[in-house]
Formats: sequence, C-alpha cells, structure tokens
Amino acid sequence: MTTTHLTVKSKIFNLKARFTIKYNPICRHLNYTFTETPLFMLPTINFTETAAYKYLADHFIDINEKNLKQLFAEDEKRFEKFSLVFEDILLDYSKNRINDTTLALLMQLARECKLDEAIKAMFSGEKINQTEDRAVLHTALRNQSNKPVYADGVNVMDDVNEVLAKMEKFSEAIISGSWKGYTGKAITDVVNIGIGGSDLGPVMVTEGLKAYKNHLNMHFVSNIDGTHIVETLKTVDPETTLFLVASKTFTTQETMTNANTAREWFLNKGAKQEDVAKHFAALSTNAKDVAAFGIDTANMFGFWDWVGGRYSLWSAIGMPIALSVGFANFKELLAGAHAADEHFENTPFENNVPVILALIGIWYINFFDAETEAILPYDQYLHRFAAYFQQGDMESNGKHVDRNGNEVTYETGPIIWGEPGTNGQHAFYQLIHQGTRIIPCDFIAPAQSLNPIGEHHPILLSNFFAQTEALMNGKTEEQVTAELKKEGKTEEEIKKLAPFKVFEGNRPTNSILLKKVTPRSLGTLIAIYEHKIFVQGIVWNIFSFDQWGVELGKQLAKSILPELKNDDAVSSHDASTNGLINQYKDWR
Ligand SMILES: O=P(O)(O)OC[C@H]1O[C@@](O)(CO)[C@@H](O)[C@@H]1O
Repeated sequence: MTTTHLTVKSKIFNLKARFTIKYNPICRHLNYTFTETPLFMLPTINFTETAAYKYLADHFIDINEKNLKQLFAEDEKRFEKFSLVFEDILLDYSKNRINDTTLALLMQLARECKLDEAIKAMFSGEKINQTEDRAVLHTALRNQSNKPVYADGVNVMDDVNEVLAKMEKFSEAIISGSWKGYTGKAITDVVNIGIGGSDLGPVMVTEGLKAYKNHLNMHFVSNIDGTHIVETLKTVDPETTLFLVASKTFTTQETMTNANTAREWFLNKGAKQEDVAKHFAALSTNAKDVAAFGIDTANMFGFWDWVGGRYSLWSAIGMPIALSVGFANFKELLAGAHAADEHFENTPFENNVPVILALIGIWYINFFDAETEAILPYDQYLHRFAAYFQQGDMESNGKHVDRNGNEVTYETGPIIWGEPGTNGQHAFYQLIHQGTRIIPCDFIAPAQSLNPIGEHHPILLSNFFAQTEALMNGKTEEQVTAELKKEGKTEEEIKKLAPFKVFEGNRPTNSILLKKVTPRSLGTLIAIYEHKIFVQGIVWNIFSFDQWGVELGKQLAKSILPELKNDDAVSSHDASTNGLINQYKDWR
C-alpha cells in the first residue's frame, strides 16, 4: 500500500474516528481500538505544501534584498505598526526582516496549519500529546478563572486547587517557623533535589524573583556528579534543613541517587528513620514510589501526567518558588501566566504576542536558515532564563519526525542559547555582529531596576538599546573611513584596517521591555515563550510534548554501569567506548 493511499486512508479514518470520539464518548474506547492508524487529534498538514509557504518563499527573495535601514526609511510608522504592549510588557518586533506582506503571509500560514483548532484542542484537554496518550494542560495549573477544564472527562480544577491549598498551608508553616525539625528547630534551608524540568524552572524563577525572597536559604541539587550534593550538604544543618525530592516520575536516576545520599547523610548525622517525615517532602505524580522511598505521603504534593516536566513549575514542582518568595507571590506568578493564556487563547493572531514571536522565528529558521536563537536578558536575576528555555524549546521541538511518523523535510526546533547582558557583549557578541551566521536575538530588559544604585541601570539600558540599534544599522565603510581619518590614520592604514571595522548590520532582533520584573510579569513572560514553542510545533507538524530522544542515552548508561563495578577490561562496545572505559578503569 503506497504511503499516499495510507495517508488518505488514515485521514478518512481519522476524520471518522475523530468525529465519533469527539461527539460520542461511548465509542471512545471501541472506535479508538478499531482504528487501523493512530488517531491524530490535530490536522497533520505539511506546511511546506501550503499556499502561504509558496508565497513566502517568493516573498523571501524580495525582502532579502532590503535592509532594515531601508524598511524603516520606507515607513515612518514602522515602530508603531510592529510593536505592542501587553500586561506592562512592550514587544518591539520592528527590527526584524519583515514588512506588512511578510506578516500577512505568516498569519495565513498559521491559519492554513489550523493553529486555531490546535489552540482549542490544547486548552480543551484533548490528548494532543499523542505518543504518550496525554492531554497538555499546564494552563490548568494557573487557571485563575476556575472555569472547568476536562481531562478524560474529569474537571481537573478540583484537584489543582486542592494541591495549591496544600502547598499554601505547607509553605506558610515552613516560612513562619511553626514547622519544626526533629530537634524542635525551625527550618532555615531548603534543598530541592531534581533535574531537568524539576530543577530548571524552580531555579530560574527563584533566581528571577530573588528580590522578593524571604529568610529561607534555597539550594538546588540536580547533577549526579557527587560534587553537587557534597558541596551543598557542606552548607546546611540537618536539624534545620528541608529536602524536597522533586521528580514527576520519581524514578529519575540522578534524583533518586541524590535523594538517597541526602537521606543517608541525614540519618548518619544522628536523626532517626521517623525523623525523615519532618525533613523530606516529595513533589511527584508517583505516590507508590514516594511511599516506598519512606516519605510520608502527607508530605507529598502531587501533579498529573498532563503536566509535562518542562512545563511543571506551575505545579507542585514550584514548591521551592512558593517557599522562597511566599505563596502569595507564587499565586501572582500563576496569575501572570494565566493572563498570557487568556491573551493567547482569545487574541487575533495579528495582535497575539506568542503567535508573532513564533512566526517570526519560523521566518528565520525555515527561510533564512537560522539555526539558533539567542535569549539575552539584560537583568542579572534572569541569568538562568535562557537555560530554562533550552529545555523548554529544544526538548519540545527538537524533533525530526512529523505527526504522521514521517521524517520531516524541513528544519524544526532551533538551538537556544544566551547569557545576561551586558556580560554577553564581552563574550560572544563579536560573532553576532560580525560573524557569518544570522542569529535572531531576543533582548529582554526591565525599565525599572530592583536594585537602583548610582548610574547602573541607565548604563545597563543604554547598552540594551544600543545593541539592537547597532545590529540593525551596522557601520558602513564610509563611516569607518571617516572615523579612522579623524583618528589621524594614513590612507594606507585606513585601506588595511577598514574591512575589519565595517559592520554589515541588518541583523534581526526582538526587544522585550518589561516595566518591572515582578512575580506577575515573570509569569506572563514565561507563558508567552511556552505558547511560542507550541505554535512552532503546530506549524512544523511535530509532537512538542513528548521527549523520546532523552531515553537512549539513559538506557545505554544503565547497561554500562554494571561494567564499571569491576576492574575487568571491557570489549562489549565499539572500540572507542571500550577504549574510554578501559582507560578510566586504568586511571581510577
Ligand atoms: O521530573 P522527573 O520525572 O524526574 O524528570 C526529570 C527530567 O527528565 C527528563 O529528561 C525526562 O526524562 C525531562 O523531560 C524531565 O524534566
């Protein structure tokens, strides 16, 4: 059977199955099991076959010939047209290689890819995480409207609110000091043990909101490298330390190893088994393994399989955030994200911040062949923001197979990287300004500093404004020559030096200016990026919410570990792996 025929057939099956499933739950099981091909809740359109794509490919030739300076010269209203304010956040996307036609065609592309249907499917709890047969409902975790949200026919809001209430009670007991350790002392230090989505979000937000923190000392252990837990345990007192074992699955090797080491340390310091309950809590979906570990399930804060790890900071995984800045601020974070959800779900694409960011990103990735995107927060507190979205974006859209199970014929998720400004300017901006690659950059900054001192903030922001201006305008050979002449350089010297000092410019950036970093604005900003990732996954027709790509390495590590437990030479792998392992054995 040819693929085309199969595709047509699966389309018919899917339509029929989808109709039946959607409107007749009784058939939910029957029809689903009888469908010959997997049921795809969402249309599986190849965006490169859409009319919009073909127009964009033609349009690219035109727009690629214009530079940003020209585009601004042609339209004095360009900034007004290509910027918008939402929740005290200004998005300026005017310094992009776009014009009205570009945007109109990109919006048409989104419509041809049925983005509207996809948004509805996500918010309504459809199992769009198809390969894991799960809904994607991190939006329910911050659903301040309390409108019912159904997963498998059950309104999840009752459970969500129950866990939030439990988190509030627990965090207040720890912060107030009414919760006592096994020697009757209040908790002073919290150690979160988790990795990936069970670490990066809590770290990024507790760092991002450090200006709002209370007296509790927050520590994060993620790496299996013994250094991480050893260096942390050196700084805390078992009598006044609370350990949070954060793991959606409660099976992650790094986390469970670190948790066992922490418990051993705790018991070796004089505590008894019954004292574990006062100093260990679990943030997980896996009650069975939590209990088996010896944590009182009364100290377990649950969440659900429709919460992806990299989208879980809004859930019980956010407990370190609530402990660090207080539950009221955690709720503000949720409220900010909810505002972004409402905006994303209800705003026409033309004024929809995540949609605009996503489509401009696709313009660079799929038409300008950009391979990476830089996130450059001009705010030291946001120093882990790019790292957070390395997982958020790359684990969601780092996929090479489309939702039909076929190899994609186009680029998908970009490489996300970045460091705070102005530090990046002294590290890698040389390449961004004068390298051979196009690197779309998101510049982020707060108008108000949380630590106003001297001239620091104006100097920081002068760099924030200058960098996008420099990337756009560059510096021409004429300007370079005039400068060198002014410095008294000879004709000969100018001829030699000028080529190295010219800046091409025409390098695209988004500028995101927050009025101030608050729990609410940070929540909004994070959710905007989450929805940007969702939109790109829909256009690329990939599953953004599974992560099968992280499994193989773990599997092989599990088979190598027993080989390291003796001194015998190994020969069960390729020559390189054998060589490495045997040299390790020789040297250890
Ligand atoms: O929260 P947990 O189940 O311990 O998973 C931790 C991390 O491991 C993964 O690599 C999945 O295995 C990430 O997706 C996830 O955030």
